[in-house]
Amino acid sequence: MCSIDCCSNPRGKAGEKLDPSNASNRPIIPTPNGELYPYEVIQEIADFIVKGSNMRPKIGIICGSGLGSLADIIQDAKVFEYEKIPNFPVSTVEGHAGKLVVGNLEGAVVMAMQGRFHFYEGYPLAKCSMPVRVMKLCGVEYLFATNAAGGINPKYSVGDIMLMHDHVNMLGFAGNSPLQGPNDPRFGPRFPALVNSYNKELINKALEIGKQMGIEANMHVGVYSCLGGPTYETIAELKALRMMGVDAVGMSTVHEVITARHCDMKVFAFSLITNKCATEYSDKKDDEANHDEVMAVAKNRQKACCELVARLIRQIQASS
Ligand SMILES: O=P(O)(O)O[C@H]1O[C@H](CO)[C@@H](O)[C@H]1O
Ligand code: HPA
Repeated sequence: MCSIDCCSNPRGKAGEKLDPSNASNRPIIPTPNGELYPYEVIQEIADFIVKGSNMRPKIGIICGSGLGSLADIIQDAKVFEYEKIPNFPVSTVEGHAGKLVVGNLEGAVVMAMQGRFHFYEGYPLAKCSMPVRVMKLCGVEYLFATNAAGGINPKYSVGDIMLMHDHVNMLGFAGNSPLQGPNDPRFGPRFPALVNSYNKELINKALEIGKQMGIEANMHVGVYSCLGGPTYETIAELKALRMMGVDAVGMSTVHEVITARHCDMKVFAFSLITNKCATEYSDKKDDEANHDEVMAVAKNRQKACCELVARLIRQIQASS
């Protein structure tokens, strides 16, 4: 996608004069995030999904690692494999099937991503969160983003659910944003505010549902932080995150939420705590996070996560 004309540093040995008319002499400069997926391309993808499913979804769900079963409870489903959707990236991570499922859940038309895109897969943030814009142009008003995360808050246990009420955007601290580059006002403003990103009404409803399900002791409201991955964090990093007020850490979600808020979607997000993060030095192998454990815990807790999502959608439907 990078235009050949955007290259400014000729390759070659220092001082060597290269013929700039030869394309291979020009380096590749990445296209800015904001230019990767123009509005028209997103519209084409959205049209493909709406026409292909003959449905207009109201709620978008992003399934976290090992939480793909959130899409399995959708009825009358039309399933699109990512490879078959024009201009869509492919999933490369275990536990992310790479399917888009459109159908009915608790009386609402929903579209669920069984597989999200992560920065560490080599995708720029705008590409990771591009499907959120597709959801918007399909008609989605609510984004439900879920993830598997490491618990940093010492009160959290493996299997707990943390409803996100805020985030610390570590990739943003490093100057990276899905909104970087030219802004298209058809999606949203140049400088979106993020103070009320996580819908309070939905958090309160979810807490109430947690009580009804009898899992209130395993439910928290907290702060998530996204790092670039794919490494899990060092003890020093985890200590620093805790000092910043972070309760759970992962490698996703924040850029999706930023993109959703930019285009004024209502956001509900939660982390399933799949491992406890060590914040003290020790020789215990148990302290090391690993993806197999993440997936196993997610599988064990998928029933509760599905029930929470289904009941919340039922309430949204009842009050609309
Ligand atoms: O955030 P999700 O996609 O749930 O996955 C989490 O689990 C993986 C690490 O085990 C990372 O991709 C991390 O972000
Ligand atoms: O401990 C973790 N760190 C980062 N990402 C994660 N995803 C699941 N667990 C973790």
